[in-house]
Amino acid sequence: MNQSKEQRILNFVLQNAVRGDPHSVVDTIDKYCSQKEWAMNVGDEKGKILDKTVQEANPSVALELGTYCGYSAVRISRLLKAGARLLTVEFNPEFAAIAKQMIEFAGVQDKVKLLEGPSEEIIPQLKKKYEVDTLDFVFLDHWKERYTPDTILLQECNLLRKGSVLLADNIIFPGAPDFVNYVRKSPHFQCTNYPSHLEYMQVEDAMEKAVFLG
Ligand SMILES: Cc1cc(C(=O)N2CCN(C)CC2)sc1-c1cc(O)c2nc[nH]c(=O)c2c1
Ligand SMILES: [Mg+2]
Repeated sequence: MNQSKEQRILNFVLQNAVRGDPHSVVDTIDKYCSQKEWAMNVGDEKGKILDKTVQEANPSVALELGTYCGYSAVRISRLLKAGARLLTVEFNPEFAAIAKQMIEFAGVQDKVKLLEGPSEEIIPQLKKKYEVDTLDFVFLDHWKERYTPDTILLQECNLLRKGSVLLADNIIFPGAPDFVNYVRKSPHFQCTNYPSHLEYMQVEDAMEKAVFLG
Protein backbone atom coordinates (compact mmCIF):
# COMPACT_ATOMS: atom_id res chain seq x y z
CA MET A 1 0.00 0.00 0.00
CA ASN A 2 1.67 3.22 -1.04
CA GLN A 3 2.89 5.58 1.66
CA SER A 4 1.10 8.70 2.81
CA LYS A 5 2.69 12.14 2.41
CA GLU A 6 2.98 12.30 6.21
CA GLN A 7 4.87 8.98 6.26
CA ARG A 8 7.22 10.33 3.57
CA ILE A 9 7.87 13.43 5.70
CA LEU A 10 8.63 11.27 8.75
CA ASN A 11 10.94 8.98 6.77
CA PHE A 12 12.83 11.99 5.40
CA VAL A 13 13.33 13.21 8.99
CA LEU A 14 14.42 9.78 10.25
CA GLN A 15 17.00 9.61 7.47
CA ASN A 16 18.22 13.22 7.42
CA ALA A 17 17.72 14.87 10.83
CA VAL A 18 19.78 14.40 13.99
CA ARG A 19 18.06 12.18 16.57
CA GLY A 20 17.44 14.12 19.80
CA ASP A 21 17.89 17.49 18.12
CA PRO A 22 14.54 19.34 17.83
CA HIS A 23 16.07 22.14 15.77
CA SER A 24 17.30 19.73 13.11
CA VAL A 25 13.89 18.01 13.01
CA VAL A 26 12.12 21.35 12.41
CA ASP A 27 14.65 22.41 9.75
CA THR A 28 14.47 19.02 8.00
CA ILE A 29 10.66 19.09 7.79
CA ASP A 30 10.84 22.63 6.36
CA LYS A 31 13.45 21.48 3.81
CA TYR A 32 11.27 18.58 2.66
CA CYS A 33 8.02 20.57 2.53
CA SER A 34 9.52 23.56 0.72
CA GLN A 35 11.45 21.49 -1.83
CA LYS A 36 9.52 18.25 -2.30
CA GLU A 37 5.92 18.18 -1.01
CA TRP A 38 3.87 21.02 0.49
CA ALA A 39 2.31 20.18 3.87
CA MET A 40 0.34 22.16 6.44
CA ASN A 41 3.09 22.63 9.04
CA VAL A 42 3.11 26.18 10.43
CA GLY A 43 6.48 26.60 8.69
CA ASP A 44 9.47 28.78 9.49
CA GLU A 45 8.12 32.28 8.79
CA LYS A 46 5.03 31.89 10.98
CA GLY A 47 7.13 29.57 13.18
CA LYS A 48 9.29 32.54 14.15
CA ILE A 49 6.14 34.41 15.28
CA LEU A 50 5.13 31.29 17.24
CA ASP A 51 8.60 31.13 18.83
CA LYS A 52 8.49 34.76 19.97
CA THR A 53 4.98 34.39 21.38
CA VAL A 54 5.93 31.21 23.29
CA GLN A 55 9.12 32.80 24.66
CA GLU A 56 7.15 35.88 25.79
CA ALA A 57 4.50 33.71 27.49
CA ASN A 58 7.15 31.31 28.90
CA PRO A 59 4.34 28.81 29.67
CA SER A 60 4.40 26.11 32.36
CA VAL A 61 1.40 24.44 30.70
CA ALA A 62 0.74 24.87 26.97
CA LEU A 63 -1.99 23.38 24.76
CA GLU A 64 -1.81 22.85 21.01
CA LEU A 65 -4.95 22.08 19.01
CA GLY A 66 -3.91 20.33 15.78
CA THR A 67 -0.70 18.28 16.02
CA TYR A 68 -0.54 17.05 12.41
CA CYS A 69 3.02 15.64 11.98
CA GLY A 70 4.33 17.21 15.18
CA TYR A 71 6.27 20.10 13.62
CA SER A 72 4.91 22.80 15.95
CA ALA A 73 4.85 20.46 18.95
CA VAL A 74 8.61 19.99 18.47
CA ARG A 75 9.04 23.72 17.73
CA ILE A 76 7.14 24.78 20.88
CA SER A 77 8.56 22.16 23.25
CA ARG A 78 12.16 23.01 22.36
CA LEU A 79 11.51 26.44 23.95
CA LEU A 80 9.84 25.23 27.18
CA LYS A 81 11.59 25.69 30.53
CA ALA A 82 12.50 22.65 32.65
CA GLY A 83 9.37 21.01 34.03
CA ALA A 84 7.02 22.77 31.61
CA ARG A 85 4.77 20.66 29.41
CA LEU A 86 2.85 20.79 26.14
CA LEU A 87 -0.43 18.94 25.61
CA THR A 88 -1.16 18.50 21.90
CA VAL A 89 -4.49 17.32 20.48
CA GLU A 90 -4.90 15.45 17.17
CA PHE A 91 -8.13 13.78 16.04
CA ASN A 92 -6.71 12.03 12.94
CA PRO A 93 -5.18 8.69 14.07
CA GLU A 94 -2.81 8.47 11.08
CA PHE A 95 -1.44 11.94 11.81
CA ALA A 96 -1.19 11.13 15.54
CA ALA A 97 0.86 8.00 14.81
CA ILE A 98 3.30 10.01 12.67
CA ALA A 99 3.51 12.83 15.23
CA LYS A 100 4.26 10.38 18.06
CA GLN A 101 7.30 9.06 16.16
CA MET A 102 8.37 12.60 15.20
CA ILE A 103 8.19 13.78 18.83
CA GLU A 104 10.15 10.75 20.06
CA PHE A 105 12.84 11.13 17.36
CA ALA A 106 13.24 14.81 18.33
CA GLY A 107 13.74 13.73 21.96
CA VAL A 108 10.98 15.95 23.38
CA GLN A 109 8.63 13.15 24.46
CA ASP A 110 9.15 14.01 28.15
CA LYS A 111 7.75 17.50 27.57
CA VAL A 112 4.96 16.61 25.17
CA LYS A 113 1.76 14.65 25.78
CA LEU A 114 -0.09 13.72 22.58
CA LEU A 115 -3.85 13.37 23.11
CA GLU A 116 -5.77 11.62 20.34
CA GLY A 117 -9.39 12.66 19.79
CA PRO A 118 -11.64 15.58 18.94
CA SER A 119 -10.80 18.86 20.74
CA GLU A 120 -14.40 19.30 21.90
CA GLU A 121 -14.12 16.00 23.82
CA ILE A 122 -10.59 16.50 25.16
CA ILE A 123 -10.84 20.11 26.37
CA PRO A 124 -13.48 19.26 29.04
CA GLN A 125 -11.19 16.44 30.29
CA LEU A 126 -8.06 18.58 30.76
CA LYS A 127 -8.62 19.52 34.40
CA LYS A 128 -9.61 16.15 35.86
CA LYS A 129 -8.01 13.62 33.53
CA TYR A 130 -4.85 15.56 32.58
CA GLU A 131 -4.37 17.49 35.84
CA VAL A 132 -4.42 20.92 34.26
CA ASP A 133 -5.28 23.91 36.45
CA THR A 134 -5.15 26.70 33.85
CA LEU A 135 -3.42 27.03 30.46
CA ASP A 136 -0.67 29.64 30.01
CA PHE A 137 -0.53 29.30 26.22
CA VAL A 138 -2.83 27.84 23.53
CA PHE A 139 -1.88 27.37 19.86
CA LEU A 140 -4.97 27.00 17.63
CA ASP A 141 -3.99 25.23 14.43
CA HIS A 142 -6.59 22.50 13.97
CA TRP A 143 -9.64 23.53 11.97
CA LYS A 144 -10.96 27.08 11.39
CA GLU A 145 -14.57 26.04 12.20
CA ARG A 146 -13.44 24.94 15.68
CA TYR A 147 -11.45 28.05 16.64
CA THR A 148 -14.41 29.96 18.09
CA PRO A 149 -16.34 27.10 19.72
CA ASP A 150 -13.14 25.77 21.30
CA THR A 151 -12.17 29.25 22.57
CA ILE A 152 -15.63 29.49 24.19
CA LEU A 153 -15.25 25.96 25.56
CA LEU A 154 -11.86 26.82 27.10
CA GLN A 155 -13.54 29.70 28.95
CA GLU A 156 -16.53 27.59 30.01
CA CYS A 157 -14.12 24.95 31.43
CA ASN A 158 -12.27 27.68 33.38
CA LEU A 159 -9.03 26.76 31.65
CA LEU A 160 -7.98 30.36 30.97
CA ARG A 161 -6.59 32.81 33.53
CA LYS A 162 -5.80 36.52 33.34
CA GLY A 163 -2.89 36.68 30.87
CA SER A 164 -3.42 33.33 29.13
CA VAL A 165 -2.14 33.73 25.57
CA LEU A 166 -4.01 32.28 22.57
CA LEU A 167 -2.25 32.25 19.19
CA ALA A 168 -4.22 31.20 16.10
CA ASP A 169 -2.76 30.16 12.73
CA ASN A 170 -4.39 30.69 9.30
CA ILE A 171 -6.36 33.80 10.09
CA ILE A 172 -6.29 34.85 6.41
CA PHE A 173 -5.73 31.56 4.61
CA PRO A 174 -7.66 29.24 4.76
CA GLY A 175 -9.18 31.95 7.03
CA ALA A 176 -11.01 32.13 10.37
CA PRO A 177 -13.15 35.30 10.08
CA ASP A 178 -15.65 34.35 12.79
CA PHE A 179 -12.82 33.74 15.26
CA VAL A 180 -11.23 37.12 14.47
CA ASN A 181 -14.60 38.85 14.93
CA TYR A 182 -15.27 36.98 18.15
CA VAL A 183 -11.98 37.76 19.92
CA ARG A 184 -11.69 41.32 18.60
CA LYS A 185 -15.25 42.18 19.70
CA SER A 186 -14.95 40.44 23.08
CA PRO A 187 -14.09 42.62 26.10
CA HIS A 188 -12.28 39.56 27.52
CA PHE A 189 -9.48 39.52 24.94
CA GLN A 190 -6.69 41.93 23.93
CA CYS A 191 -5.82 41.10 20.30
CA THR A 192 -2.75 41.57 18.08
CA ASN A 193 -2.51 40.64 14.39
CA TYR A 194 0.74 39.33 12.85
CA PRO A 195 0.74 39.45 9.04
CA SER A 196 2.76 36.67 7.40
CA HIS A 197 2.48 34.13 4.56
CA LEU A 198 1.04 30.67 4.12
CA GLU A 199 3.71 28.08 4.90
CA TYR A 200 6.10 27.44 1.98
CA MET A 201 4.03 29.77 -0.29
CA GLN A 202 3.82 33.46 -1.21
CA VAL A 203 0.12 33.57 -0.35
CA GLU A 204 -0.83 36.09 2.35
CA ASP A 205 -1.69 34.68 5.76
CA ALA A 206 -1.64 35.95 9.34
CA MET A 207 -1.63 34.85 12.97
CA GLU A 208 -3.81 36.43 15.66
CA LYS A 209 -2.74 36.67 19.30
CA ALA A 210 -5.56 37.01 21.84
CA VAL A 211 -4.59 37.56 25.48
CA PHE A 212 -7.34 36.64 27.96
CA LEU A 213 -8.14 39.55 30.31
CA GLY A 214 -10.22 37.54 32.80
C1 LIG B 1 -4.69 22.04 3.56
C2 LIG B 1 -4.39 23.44 3.09
C3 LIG B 1 -4.34 23.72 1.72
C4 LIG B 1 -4.02 25.04 1.48
C5 LIG B 1 -3.86 25.66 0.16
O1 LIG B 1 -4.75 26.32 -0.29
N1 LIG B 1 -2.71 25.54 -0.53
C6 LIG B 1 -1.62 24.66 -0.06
C7 LIG B 1 -1.14 23.74 -1.15
N2 LIG B 1 -0.70 24.54 -2.30
C8 LIG B 1 -0.08 23.71 -3.31
C9 LIG B 1 -1.86 25.29 -2.85
C10 LIG B 1 -2.43 26.24 -1.80
S1 LIG B 1 -3.80 25.90 2.96
C11 LIG B 1 -4.11 24.52 3.92
C12 LIG B 1 -4.01 24.54 5.39
C13 LIG B 1 -2.95 25.25 5.98
C14 LIG B 1 -2.80 25.26 7.36
O2 LIG B 1 -1.77 25.94 7.99
C15 LIG B 1 -3.71 24.56 8.18
N3 LIG B 1 -3.54 24.57 9.53
C16 LIG B 1 -4.39 23.88 10.30
N4 LIG B 1 -5.43 23.17 9.80
C17 LIG B 1 -5.68 23.12 8.47
O3 LIG B 1 -6.65 22.47 8.03
C18 LIG B 1 -4.77 23.85 7.58
C19 LIG B 1 -4.93 23.84 6.18
MG1 LIG C 1 -1.99 26.03 10.15
